[in-house]
Amino acid sequence: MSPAVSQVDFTVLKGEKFGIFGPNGAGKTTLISMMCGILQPTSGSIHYYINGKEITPKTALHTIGYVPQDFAFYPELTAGQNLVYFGKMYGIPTKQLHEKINVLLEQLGLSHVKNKKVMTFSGGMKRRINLAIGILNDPEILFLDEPTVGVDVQSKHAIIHLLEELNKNGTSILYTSHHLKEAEDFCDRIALIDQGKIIGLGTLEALTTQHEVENLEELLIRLTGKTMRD
Ligand SMILES: Nc1ncnc2c1ncn2[C@@H]1O[C@H](COP(=O)(O)OP(=O)(O)OP(=O)(O)O)[C@@H](O)[C@H]1O
Repeated sequence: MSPAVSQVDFTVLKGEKFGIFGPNGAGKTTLISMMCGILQPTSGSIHYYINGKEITPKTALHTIGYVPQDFAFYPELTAGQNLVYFGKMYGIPTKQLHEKINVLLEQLGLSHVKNKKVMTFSGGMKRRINLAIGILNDPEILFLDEPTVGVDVQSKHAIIHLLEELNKNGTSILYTSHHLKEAEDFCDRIALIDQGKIIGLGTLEALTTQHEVENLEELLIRLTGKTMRD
């Protein structure tokens, strides 16, 4: 059986919006999960550095944010209770945490449902609260695994707008998505991954010129073929 991810090496520049794209099963989620420390490699090791300092599980809590593809909240708790729970986990002081929660709920259009159980939310609202949890700790780098999957255009707009704002304020972003048009507008640089390996790396412009294609979709087809993946 071939490894899900193998010999991947890349650099994300400070303040950059970096995209990882590839077919289903290419290894994107596995890679992001390992970088966030929630998945351990079955063999070998993973090392990554921010500003030259190696990130450990302990330092990760204060330097990285992670917005997983699968919802990571407690459906039985309200939006406010979820945010307090995760904020405490990050060690954010109480007053600062409550202020931060109110700002985030406002930015994501969720203030009016602060005291409602998350299990009653629409898909778009769940995606937005999932994002709020991932950015509570003001991360230096934010990992997002398909942050706009399954949401309507309004929620998508709110999510991308907030990510652009965070990025303007200095947060580096590493993102994956199957919304290729969204990704074209969003990313400064991209890596294409297939069968656990990087098969293309650079700006969209450089890669499309190099491979003589028009856009990201054509680039993916050119480099990964048309055969459907398991
Ligand atoms: N828990 C698991 N146990 C065994 N194999 C797994 C597990 N999770 C993922 N894999 C395998 O690892 C490979 C990479 O999967 P991964 O989920 O990282 O791909 P992906 O690029 O994120 O795909 P998608 O676009 O469908 O989300 C696939 O071959 C997948 O079948």
